[in-house]
Amino acid sequence: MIRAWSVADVRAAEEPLLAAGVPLMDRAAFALALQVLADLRARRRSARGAHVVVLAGAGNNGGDALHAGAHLVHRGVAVTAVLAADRVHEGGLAALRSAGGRVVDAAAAGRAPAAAVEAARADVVLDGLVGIGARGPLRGSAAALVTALGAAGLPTAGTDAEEGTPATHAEEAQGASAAVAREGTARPWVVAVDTPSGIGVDDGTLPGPVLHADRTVTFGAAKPGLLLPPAAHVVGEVTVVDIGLTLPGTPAVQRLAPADVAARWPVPGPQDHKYTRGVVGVVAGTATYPGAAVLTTTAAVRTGAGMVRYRGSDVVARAVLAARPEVVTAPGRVQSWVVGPGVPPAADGADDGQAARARAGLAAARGELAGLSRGPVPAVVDAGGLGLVEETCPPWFVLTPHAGELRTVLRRHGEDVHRAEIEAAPLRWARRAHDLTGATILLKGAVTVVVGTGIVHAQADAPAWLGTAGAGDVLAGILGTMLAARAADVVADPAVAGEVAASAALVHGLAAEHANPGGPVAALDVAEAVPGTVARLLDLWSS
Ligand SMILES: NC(=O)C1=CN([C@@H]2O[C@H](COP(=O)(O)OP(=O)(O)OC[C@H]3O[C@@H](n4cnc5c(N)ncnc54)[C@H](OP(=O)(O)O)[C@@H]3O)[C@@H](O)[C@H]2O)[C@@H](O)CC1
Ligand SMILES: Nc1ncnc2c1ncn2[C@@H]1O[C@H](COP(=O)(O)OP(=O)(O)O)[C@@H](O)[C@H]1O
Ligand SMILES: [K+]
Repeated sequence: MIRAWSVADVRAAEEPLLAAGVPLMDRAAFALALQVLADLRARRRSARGAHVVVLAGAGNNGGDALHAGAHLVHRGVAVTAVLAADRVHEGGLAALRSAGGRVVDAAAAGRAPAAAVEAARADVVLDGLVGIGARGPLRGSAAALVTALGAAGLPTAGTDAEEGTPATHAEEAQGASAAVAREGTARPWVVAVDTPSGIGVDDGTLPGPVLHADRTVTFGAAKPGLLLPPAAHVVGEVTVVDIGLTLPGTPAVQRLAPADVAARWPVPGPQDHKYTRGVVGVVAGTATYPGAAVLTTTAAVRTGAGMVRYRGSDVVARAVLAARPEVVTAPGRVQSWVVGPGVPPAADGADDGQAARARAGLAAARGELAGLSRGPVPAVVDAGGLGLVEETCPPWFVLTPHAGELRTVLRRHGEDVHRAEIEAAPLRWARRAHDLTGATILLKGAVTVVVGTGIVHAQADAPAWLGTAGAGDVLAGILGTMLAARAADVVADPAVAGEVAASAALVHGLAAEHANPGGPVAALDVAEAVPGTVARLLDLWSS
């Protein structure tokens, strides 16, 4: 599991140590230098003779980078510090100078392109422009430098949110681009110091230009922005360095690892039978779109449900039974409901009466239909089901929208937001939807964000090949089975719903990878890969 703490928590943990004179920066810089040496050795056999460019901003983040640069000089690395501020960390600069490092001033207007061209030819670029002290989009010389580095061929992300960025920056950038294109050299390995400079450290946003890292060496603990989208896409491999901080018990964001999911998997024992293992009720698909029902029920069966009851229309039930003869269509007890995959919005008349059945399933999950349930049980609400839920939901209802569907949910509650705004700040909008609806929100994407009453989760387990029609129906089935197996826990402690939802996203993502490593997958292939994925998880846990 990777756990990430907020800037405020990290600062609070640093405070007493700094007051006691603990040399946190020395610890951070030394570990950073060791990691860069290891990366250099991995990339070019020897670190000796390599060229590292340190981008140094005004704060302690630049101090870390400069001190690390000094250590690298002592190991035979040629280090150039590019200063992006009039004043930088004095101790760090002095250490680098006395070690024999070169210093280039890029703070003045017009200096960024030449510095960027030099950086683009280095073996490693250390990004120490700004860390947890970042406020808003990167600005001034730091922004100019990142923009010029982008033009010089290094990957960058985010928009230049600064209104009226001087035209000279663009012209300078073009100059840098041409210079590097002539060289045709491989681009440097980019190591971000603590965070890629200029990300929203607590919320994972990309408010302005950011240099895309291949590795982020982060100090004391991971920060939320390293796990949350869209910033999570520019951090590369995250290496957490222990500098001796004592952090609060509860992190701000966490990412489950396979072992975490395996440890809590409900492996059946000798006393178990199909009803103790969990019955999943499904209302999905229509005569026009029966596929969603097949995918959802298949995934639920393949994840190890005790039983799957299909409670939709007869015509869809025939398609479901043809694909999965294990499915039962008779009414009876259910420990979790999956409502909505492939069901059109309520306003659409061509739903074969599925909307009414979906509402019945939701009422049963609330514990309101004595014939269908013996009390409240968890529910997965997907696609068309999102328009059928009541305005407020219990937290054991897990809503599983993608960004476009979340927009519809938010608009129903009076939030006039566009899909692009949700994609730019997924945590913010998933949290808003949770606050407005009361439900646990699983916001799908390349990084899936789960916000409920407990810790926020951000799972990044899936290959991009998973972005294919029907993949969401499969996730709904997997999650339905996982909720049914822990139904009593989920209702008793709603925070468990978020953890189970994140676990389902992990299983879904790994199943997509296992279905065809490195290549395309179809939704049904993903569902079929789930049993093998679960077996691998359990094997990993027991070994
Ligand atoms: N405390 C310690 O001993 C330890 C700290 N550690 C390290 O220190 C880092 C935190 O250091 P920090 O607090 O100095 O903040 P930092 O990230 O360098 O940024 C502040 C500077 O950036 C500037 N700036 C702000 N926003 C900006 C923007 N958008 N665009 C451009 N510039 C911007 C801001 O300028 P100002 O706004 O004040 O004008 C100010 O000069 C942390 O990430 C870790 O690496 C570790 O070594 C462990 C021990
Ligand atoms: N680029 C991507 N990388 C990894 N996973 C992705 C990517 N794009 C989409 N996904 C995943 O694929 C699934 C798509 O679900 P959804 O959009 O509901 O599709 P459908 O409605 O067709 O079933 C989600 O689980 C989502 O997290
Ligand atoms: K940084």
